[in-house]
Amino acid sequence: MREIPIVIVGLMGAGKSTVGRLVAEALGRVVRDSDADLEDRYGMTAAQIAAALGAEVLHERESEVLREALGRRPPEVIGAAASTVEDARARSALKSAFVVFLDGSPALLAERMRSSAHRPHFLPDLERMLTEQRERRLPYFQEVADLTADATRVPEEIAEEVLAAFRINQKPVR
Ligand SMILES: Nc1ncnc2c1ncn2[C@@H]1O[C@H](COP(=O)(O)OP(=O)(O)OP(=O)(O)O)[C@@H](O)[C@H]1O
Ligand SMILES: O=C(O)C1=C[C@@H](O)[C@@H](O)[C@H](O)C1
Ligand SMILES: [Mg+2]
Repeated sequence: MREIPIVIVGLMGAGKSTVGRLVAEALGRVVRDSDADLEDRYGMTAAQIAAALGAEVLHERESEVLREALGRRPPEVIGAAASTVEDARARSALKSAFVVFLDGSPALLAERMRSSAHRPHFLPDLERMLTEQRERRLPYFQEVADLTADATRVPEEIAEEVLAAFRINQKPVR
């Protein structure tokens, strides 16, 4: 199996952290998650960074922790922040990883987001916000993804699909 990082991308609520944890456990790899990295490095949560310094600074930091994580060896399983596909440097760095795009309907993701309230700034209409984000980011997700997985299934099934696709992955290392 190719020794490259696995990165889970997708909108907020897609299940990146949940699936990333399962995939990492199955492979005996370190699981890395953007939110934990931000807190370790800056001593502030994503919500605190957004409130104190603004969304632009938060997104810059989210891209930076992803790009650093991609360089770590042994390779890890990384849950990227949802914003990172909008950053050209992050998309370029993702060429060196096996990238899974977890995709689901905005209605479902909004429902999941309501159950995990750790996010900094939302429009009051979550579903509309996610619909706009999905429209804007879909070309980026498609550009970076080696696998697009249906986020509506149970996490264990998604993790199995990721592992099977990764095992046969022939992506050239760039
Ligand atoms: N496949 C799934 N089926 C049902 N519930 C799920 C699934 N994946 C995740 N969840 C639940 O949805 C919520 C969001 O999941 P998770 O935190 O993994 O998403 P995320 O993509 O990491 O979100 P964020 O971008 O906000 O970090 C959690 O409550 C989680 O338990
Ligand atoms: O636009 C987004 O998808 C995001 C915005 C910020 O809240 C970030 O903290 C979050 O990771 C993703
Ligand atoms: Mg997460």
